[in-house]
Amino acid sequence: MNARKIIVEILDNVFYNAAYSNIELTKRLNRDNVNDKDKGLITEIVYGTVRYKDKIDFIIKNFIKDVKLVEPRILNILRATVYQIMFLDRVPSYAAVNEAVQLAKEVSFNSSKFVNGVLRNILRNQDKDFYKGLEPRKAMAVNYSFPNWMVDLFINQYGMDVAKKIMHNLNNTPNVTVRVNELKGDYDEVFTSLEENGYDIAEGVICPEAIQINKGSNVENNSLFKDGYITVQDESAMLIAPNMDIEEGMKVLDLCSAPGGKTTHISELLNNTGTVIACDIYDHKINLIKENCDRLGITNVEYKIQDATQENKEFIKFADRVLIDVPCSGLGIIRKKPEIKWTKKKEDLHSLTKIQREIMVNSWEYLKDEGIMFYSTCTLNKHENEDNINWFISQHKDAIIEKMYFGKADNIVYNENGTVTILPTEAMDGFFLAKIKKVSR
Ligand SMILES: C[S@@+](CC[C@H](N)C(=O)[O-])C[C@H]1O[C@@H](n2cnc3c(N)ncnc32)[C@H](O)[C@@H]1O
Repeated sequence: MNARKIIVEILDNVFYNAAYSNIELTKRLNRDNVNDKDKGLITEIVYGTVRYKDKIDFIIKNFIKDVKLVEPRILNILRATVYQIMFLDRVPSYAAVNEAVQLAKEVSFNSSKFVNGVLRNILRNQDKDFYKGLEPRKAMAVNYSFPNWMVDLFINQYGMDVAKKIMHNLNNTPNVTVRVNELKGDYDEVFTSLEENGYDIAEGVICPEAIQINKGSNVENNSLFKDGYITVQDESAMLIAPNMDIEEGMKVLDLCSAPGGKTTHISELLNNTGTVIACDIYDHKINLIKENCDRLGITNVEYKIQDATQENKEFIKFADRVLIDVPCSGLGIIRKKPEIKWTKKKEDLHSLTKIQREIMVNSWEYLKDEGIMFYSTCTLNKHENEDNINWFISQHKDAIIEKMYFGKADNIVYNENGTVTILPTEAMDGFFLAKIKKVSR
């Protein structure tokens, strides 16, 4: 199928049917038998268009009386083409416009005339200053293409300079990083095998088990992945398991486990000893954890469908370690899931904080004395991070925050209360980590 048609169909699903761009891309690129060159182009245009939707719409609005009256499919044809005109050097603008007009013809002849008119007008005015006269925060929101409330949140919580850096880096194209499974292979051997398989790779920036894939085909189709030598995981997420002070034979509870990235890392560090109970609220997601464990040769995991906000009496004082990688607003992983910009609403934040606190309170009961609860999120919203931990510590006299140290790096923030925030970079997602020890008082 024509690459531009696939792009527009994916955008229709992401913008109008609440689909996730990464899942939709994987589904379509595998189903439609797309060649490697087109795979790259489709991925770039889909992510770019989702990432810059508001900026693109702002430009389009200069040339159309009322965007709301434009047929949804036609609007996405325009968005994907404006992305190519404004952001992509590798596609000649006239070729992108011609493709758009052909696609619009499938909707109607009038639509194709409309698309042709609008796009040629945009081409003639490419160098216009579209943001002239805009109030500075609004200009920033349009320019970085973030909703106003997220811009305000970043500025209020981090200050102007860091907020700009955060938004800039969240607009980066994400890299792929893999974690070597030491149960099956040695780091150097896996590194060499990936190179022999034609991948352009480098060592991770911070984690010793990480390998960055700079260039190469989808690593999940490679036998090293299929045979369980590697797991795709961001380096920020790789920091968690090694900092839980895991010792062989321990009992570990992972209360928000799916798809199992951190569960499997914990099992690898346990060397398949002890027990990890991997819980998640969704039945279908438990299967994802199982698939990953089977692929990686992990044998010490038990699975449980469970809502972590509800207390489970069976678990009281059961665990040496509890991991709560709680559901969160996901503002740190916008590089990988750009639609979060448009789907997440400010109103969602309050209810998330409530759920996170309920999960913390329950998991504390499941911990043995001297045990460690590890709290993590992939968001940068301080209410879900530092504020939650401060609240928890104020309520629990037997809880102390243990400091962590990952070396000195511009994007690693050691917070005053002992927690750590990882700011997003070209190589890492935004993340938050807190290590809390249960002491007898
Ligand atoms: C951030 S993801 C976890 C990622 C996982 N730890 C990993 O490393 O692959 C959060 C998970 O929490 C699950 N979840 C959401 N609400 C939950 C609840 N009330 N109880 C248990 N799990 C929940 C979601 O289904 C999701 O899989």
